[in-house]
Amino acid sequence: MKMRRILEKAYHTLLACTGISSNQLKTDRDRQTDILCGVVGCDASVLIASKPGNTSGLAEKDAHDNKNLPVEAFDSIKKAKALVENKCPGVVSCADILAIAARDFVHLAGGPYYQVGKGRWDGRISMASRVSFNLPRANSSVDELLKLFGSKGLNLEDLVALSGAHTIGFAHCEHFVSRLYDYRGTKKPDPYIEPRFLKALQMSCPPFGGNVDVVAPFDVTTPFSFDHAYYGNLQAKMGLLATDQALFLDPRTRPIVVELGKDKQRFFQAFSAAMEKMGSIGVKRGRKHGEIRKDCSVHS
Ligand code: HEM
Ligand SMILES: [Ca+2]
Repeated sequence: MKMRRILEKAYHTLLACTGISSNQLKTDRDRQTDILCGVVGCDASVLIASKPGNTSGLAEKDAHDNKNLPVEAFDSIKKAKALVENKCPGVVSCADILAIAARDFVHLAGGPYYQVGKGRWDGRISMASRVSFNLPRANSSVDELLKLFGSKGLNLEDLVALSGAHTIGFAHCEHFVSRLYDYRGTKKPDPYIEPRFLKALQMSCPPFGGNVDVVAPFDVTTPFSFDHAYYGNLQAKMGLLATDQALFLDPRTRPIVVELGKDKQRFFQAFSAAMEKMGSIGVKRGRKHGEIRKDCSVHS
C-alpha cells in the first residue's frame, strides 16, 4: 500500500547523509514507536533474526509478544537500508532507519512531521527472553504502565500522548476478548464499553473458537488517519484495550485525555515531544556498545 512512498521518503531523508559527517550525526538526539524501543532501547535489536539451531535462545522478533509484527515492516526497513548502503556504506544504522521510518509512517498517515535526531548505533544483543517484562500488556493497570514508562524516563503526559499512536492500527481479539465476556472474572462484559460498540466487537470476536487472525480497529472513527479522534473515543467508552480505556478512567490521566482530545495541534505537539524522548531511550553510541550493521537482521 503506502509502503513504497514510506520507503521513498525514508530514502530521501537519508540521502542527506552524503552531505553530513557521521560525527555531526552523532551530536543529534531523537524519537520513534512502541515495539521499536520497548526492550533495550532504540537499537534495532528487534530486527535481528534468530539463528537456526541457536542454543543461546531466540532473538527479540521471535518472542511471543512480537509474533504479529508484520513481515512487510521488516521488508521495508531492509529495502531502505539497501538503498542507503548503496550511497553511503557503513554510515547509517538500522536503528536510525527505524526511527525515521516510524516518523515517516506517522506523517504519511496525517500525523506530525518532527525532526529525528540521528547517530544511534545498532545493539549487539537481541534476546526474546527480555521482551515480555519490557512491553506493556493490554490489561496492565495505569499504575503498571506508569511504572514501566517511568523506568524509561517517560512521564504521565508521555504515556497518554504515546498511547495516542492507537489512533491508527488494529489489535487481535486475544488482547481485548476478556473485556467483552468476562471482565475481571465477573462473567459480564466490562461496564466501560459503549453498548453498541460492545455488540460490534462481540460479533467480530466470539468468546471461544474464533478465528485468531481477526482484528478490530483501535480507533473506530478514523482507523487510518493519525488524528486526535482516539481521545474522543475514550471519553465515549470506545477504547479498545483495557489500557486505552483506563487512561480516561484514571483521575491522573483523565485531564490529559480531555485536553489532547480537544485540540489536534496540542496532541501533535505532545506526541512529537514524547517520541523524541522515547527515541533516545537506551541509545547506543560507539563501537564498545554498538555496531553499524550492513544487514539489519544480522549482527556485524
Ligand atoms: C501504553 C501501553 C501500550 C499497550 C498496552 C499497547 C498494546 C498494543 C497491542 C496489544 C497491540 C495489538 C497487537 C496485535 O494484536 O497485533 C498494539 C498495536 C499497536 N500499537 Fe500499541 N501499546 C501501547 C503503547 C503504544 C505506543 C507507545 C505506541 C507508539 C508510539 C503504540 C503503537 C501501536 C501501533 C501503531 C499499533 C498497531 C499495529 C498494527 O495495526 O499492526 N502502542 N499495541
Ligand atoms: Ca484516527
